[in-house]
Amino acid sequence: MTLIDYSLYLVTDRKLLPPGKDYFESLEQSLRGGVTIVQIREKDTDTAEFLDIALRSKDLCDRYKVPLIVNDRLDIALAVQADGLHVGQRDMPVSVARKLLPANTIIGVSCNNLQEIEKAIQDGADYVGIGAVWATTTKDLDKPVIGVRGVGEMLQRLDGTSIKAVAIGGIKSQNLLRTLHGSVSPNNHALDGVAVVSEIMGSLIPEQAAARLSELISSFKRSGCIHKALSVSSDYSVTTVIDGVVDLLNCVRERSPLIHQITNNVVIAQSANATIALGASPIMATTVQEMEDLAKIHGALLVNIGTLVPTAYEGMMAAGTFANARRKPVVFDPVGVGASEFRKKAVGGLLNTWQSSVIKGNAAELAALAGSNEVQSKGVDSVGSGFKDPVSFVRNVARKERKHSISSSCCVVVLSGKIDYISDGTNVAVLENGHELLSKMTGSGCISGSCIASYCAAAMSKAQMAEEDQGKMVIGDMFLGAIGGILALTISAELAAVRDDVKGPGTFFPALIDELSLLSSRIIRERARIQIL
Ligand SMILES: Cc1ncc(COP(=O)(O)OP(=O)(O)O)c(N)n1
Ligand SMILES: Cc1nc(C(=O)O)sc1CCOP(=O)(O)O
Repeated sequence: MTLIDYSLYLVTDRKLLPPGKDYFESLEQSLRGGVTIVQIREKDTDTAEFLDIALRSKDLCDRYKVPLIVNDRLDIALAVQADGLHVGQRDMPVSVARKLLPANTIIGVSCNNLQEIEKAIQDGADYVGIGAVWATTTKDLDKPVIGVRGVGEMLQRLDGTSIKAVAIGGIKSQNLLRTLHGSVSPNNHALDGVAVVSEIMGSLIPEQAAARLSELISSFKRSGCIHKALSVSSDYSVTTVIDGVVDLLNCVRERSPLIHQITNNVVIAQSANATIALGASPIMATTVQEMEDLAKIHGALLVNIGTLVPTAYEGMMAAGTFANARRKPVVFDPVGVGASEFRKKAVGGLLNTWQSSVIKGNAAELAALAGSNEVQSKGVDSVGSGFKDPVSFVRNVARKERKHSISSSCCVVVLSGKIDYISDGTNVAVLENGHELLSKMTGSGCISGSCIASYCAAAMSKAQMAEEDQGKMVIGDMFLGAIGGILALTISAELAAVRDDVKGPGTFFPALIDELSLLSSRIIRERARIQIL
């Protein structure tokens, strides 16, 4: 049997053609743009017309050596000698279709949950169409949107089988990389392709639309992300890390990246002031309508759910999605995630929608995220003495998060506390700077998110895009960015705390802002207390 390339799977829908656009012209242009497999999907067409369209489409696809699949209608598939048939859960069962179709006919089936995947395996499907991965307006969905983490669970069930998998539903060039990176099983089982309807069929220039998608898929494959899932550099030493952080300090000052922050009401002004003091530039915008424009110009996004309300949630969803589409760092602070079911659900939704570059939390927050009972929360704070083995814990959470993404640059996890632990899943940095007064003011943790975002923006801006980086979600060293942000805050806190004008928490904050603005390479080199494990 010839090998089928499922990379860019066009599913047709003539209703979506722009006014005046001819269907066959659109199909040919899509084929020229790089579509690798085509499904003819005619929901309301008479048999005679469907047959005619399928015959002519088959001719066209044959000329481009691209396989043609027929949606739902086995009779049409037989009549045009299609390469395959796609069936839904309420159509003819795969096992029956298999008996009726010639040997070697490809049979695909739609799946929305693990039971349907199980059945597809039993029935001997060649591929599954997993959807809807995102919301879509192309079809009325009668089953839940799955999200990339849901797709990952289904791919896990396909481990060890030869069944191929494509995701479908709401896939656009904007979320394509996120879809490919995020849809991965813990064993690194990735999608074989993506199925797209409106992005190509609705385009006036389908050749360009298909080529854009095809290029992103190729760059994802070229970047070798699939094979590098857990391999991160372990060439860090204390010296290289400090040199790197000093470089980032200077870069923040020189380039003053715009840091878009959707943060909580308690700390908006403090976070903005800290960002300015570091040398970056804050924008504290929350309205969904401006998220796309901001993602074009910001250097990094910070999302902090401290005082979450539904309108802000909408903004967070959109901001992260657009930041991912622009490959900007996303720093996520799941404040108080263990405190309520509402927060847990919200965090699940956000993480299923976009990819964080850095997740920062205190012990209770990360315990809740990792499903551990070792540390309990009291509102937004942790109770007790923390983890017995924080180094292993943070490394494991980073590994677990990385398993939700194929990207070799995601995801760094910061466990904040008296001692801060930062891991990329391989390396762990242990940082012992800081001062007790930080815990006597509100929002020092939230401010550290602003510092991390500023340094991650610098890390991204310094990175040179190499050929193999083009398929990554974000480029630049996010591990260094996270370390740099934490060191900037904690070292400045040490200096602020011992100033003569500081009498307690009230006078500490203004002094902290001063020290953030005065921080120098020399101070970092002299004061950083860091181990790399
Ligand atoms: C590749 C792929 N995946 C899923 C579907 C959806 O098929 P189905 O469930 O039969 O729904 P309709 O397409 O018939 O509306 C698909 N067509 N292709
Ligand atoms: C045909 C189809 N099937 C889906 C499923 O979930 O099974 S979603 C879908 C439509 C996908 O269209 P677009 O790429 O325009 O979002």
